[in-house]
Amino acid sequence: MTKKIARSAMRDRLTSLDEVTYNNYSKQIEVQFLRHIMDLDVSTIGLTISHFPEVDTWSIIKQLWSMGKNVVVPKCSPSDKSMVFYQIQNFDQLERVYMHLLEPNPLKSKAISPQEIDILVVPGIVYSETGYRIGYGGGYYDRFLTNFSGDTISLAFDIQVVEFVEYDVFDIPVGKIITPNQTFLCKQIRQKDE
Ligand SMILES: Nc1nc2c(c(=O)[nH]1)N(C=O)[C@@H](CNc1ccc(C(=O)N[C@@H](CCC(=O)O)C(=O)O)cc1)CN2
Ligand SMILES: Nc1ncnc2c1ncn2[C@@H]1O[C@H](COP(=O)(O)OP(=O)(O)OP(=O)(O)O)[C@@H](O)[C@H]1O
Repeated sequence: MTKKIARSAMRDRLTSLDEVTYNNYSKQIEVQFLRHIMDLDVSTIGLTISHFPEVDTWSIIKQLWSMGKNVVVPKCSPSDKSMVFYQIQNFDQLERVYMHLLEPNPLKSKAISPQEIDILVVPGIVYSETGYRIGYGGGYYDRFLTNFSGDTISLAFDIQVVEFVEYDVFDIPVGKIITPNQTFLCKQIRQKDE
């Protein structure tokens, strides 16, 4: 199955999640993720602003603020497919730029460098247990990850983690995946597979 087909098939499955299930699963992921953040003692966390049916990050971000963490979110540059992360302290610093995506308004927020991000939550639609990922198709994260040396983690519903994901030479797998039911230590799974 090509990336495109896998992406659109999973999107269909996800959009059919009912609201109660979506909210319950998102909450379970949030609890696991925040526990993980507390264990790691990190200060700056990169996330995206979710849009249904992506795992809800709005509530996670509010919790991170209340824990005193720095929250940074990406602004995309479609011309060269690059991203710059900006620190936000509230949701009023966001603006709708294209499609349904919300981005930080650079006039209202401060840009930070990739080196300042301790842990990056990488969005995606389909994942393998080894951490390979099919995203929106922009290649934004694939490019960003080539210059990123911090920890990476993805938040996903269980159905998003599948047996096999087609990947290319430029794909960089994530370190961990948290689902409502389990945490995949992708790095270790990859080493075991080798
Ligand atoms: N919630 C959320 N935010 C996110 C992502 C995500 O997966 N989820 N991204 C994850 O990467 C980045 C945005 N990724 C994107 C990937 C593809 C296109 C896209 O298909 N664009 C159209 C037209 C864009 C334009 O108007 O120029 C295209 O390329 O045809 C847009 C954004 C950053 N923000
Ligand atoms: N490191 C890179 N340098 C240059 N081009 C890249 C790089 N990574 C990916 N691309 C290009 O970006 C496009 C999208 O890649 P792909 O389909 O893997 O996106 P994706 O993983 O779904 O998106 P994202 O990384 O934004 O979540 C492809 O055409 C690919 O050639």
